[in-house]
Amino acid sequence: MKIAVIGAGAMGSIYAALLADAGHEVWAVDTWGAHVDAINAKGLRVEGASGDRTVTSVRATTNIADVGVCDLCILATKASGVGTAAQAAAPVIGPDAMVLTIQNGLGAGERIAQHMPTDNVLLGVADGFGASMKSPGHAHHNSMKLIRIGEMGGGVTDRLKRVEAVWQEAGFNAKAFENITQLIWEKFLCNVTFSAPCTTFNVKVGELMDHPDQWQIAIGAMLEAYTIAQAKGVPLSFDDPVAYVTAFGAGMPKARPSMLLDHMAGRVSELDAINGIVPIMGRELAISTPYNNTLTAILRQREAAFEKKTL
Ligand SMILES: NC(=O)C1=CN([C@@H]2O[C@H](COP(=O)(O)OP(=O)(O)OC[C@H]3O[C@@H](n4cnc5c(N)ncnc54)[C@H](OP(=O)(O)O)[C@@H]3O)[C@@H](O)[C@H]2O)C=CC1
Ligand SMILES: CC(C)(CO)C(=O)C(=O)O
Repeated sequence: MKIAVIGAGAMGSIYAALLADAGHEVWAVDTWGAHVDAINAKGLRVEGASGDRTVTSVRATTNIADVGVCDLCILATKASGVGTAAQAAAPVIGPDAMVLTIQNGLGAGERIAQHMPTDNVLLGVADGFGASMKSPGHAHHNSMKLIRIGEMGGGVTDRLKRVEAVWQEAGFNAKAFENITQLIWEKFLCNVTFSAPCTTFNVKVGELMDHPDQWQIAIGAMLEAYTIAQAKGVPLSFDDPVAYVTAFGAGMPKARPSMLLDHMAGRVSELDAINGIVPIMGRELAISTPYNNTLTAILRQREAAFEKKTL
């Protein structure tokens, strides 16, 4: 299969290396020139839970026009980059090609829909990777729990099973699900609980949970999102959302959410797709969201300062 990974950062590099190692023709497309040059010069090194491999068969480019038509196009940018990536990807998406987009937060499918038809789009959720870039051409990941994928419109189709098999054969614990929207929302509730609260207070997941005032704010933010999920009729696999996010957080006490890592590095985060989207949905449904309004306002102000520094 010919595969393009658009956004070959921390997660995209893992996808590209393992899929290429399984024998697929893989192109890594990224805006980071030094990373692309390093992959082409020395191969793509991925180290951590999947072992330590340097894959020399991945071809990398900053110019998507180099790639040609593909069978599978994986969008692995941050949430804010998905629309631009989908727009750029149009020339590589063959007539029977599938597009798989894997981001945290809500709205990836809608962002893609602004640029192309979505009848061949699959949505994914990545859980438990703890991935980061060590240097150009070199990614690391602490774990490798699960990749969940599903049709945007729901249902288990033959093409979804084919894509699931491609990931499984490459060594991922990948699973196709009938209702990916439910899983995206379940991960979203965890992200709302930990992302902005840990970033605001500059604490790890376990530290947030151990601090009664901070944890009460995190739970307050999550319950606003949960109320919205109920109003929208999103099915969830649990009745007790507090127990659900508590069990999730208890499994990763030492983790720093990627939003906090972005802020530590002076980078704009995925705030708009996580805590920042809660007030927007709340306004549409007349549900008040004071916790997320406050957390989002604080972090937006910090991000405006990062943006000024890079101008
Ligand atoms: N890291 C992790 O452990 C996990 C991440 N996720 C989710 O996966 C997604 C990706 O995260 P992650 O890999 O960490 O992010 P990274 O920032 O490491 O990687 C994204 C890459 O995409 C590049 N990019 C942005 N726009 C384009 C474009 N139009 N064309 C080509 N390349 C582009 C970025 O370049 P530049 O920096 O120049 O913009 C960057 O190199 C996020 O939604 C994240 O929340 C989910 C689970 C775990
Ligand atoms: C740890 C968690 C759940 C926090 O939102 C995460 O997925 C992230 O790092 O963004």
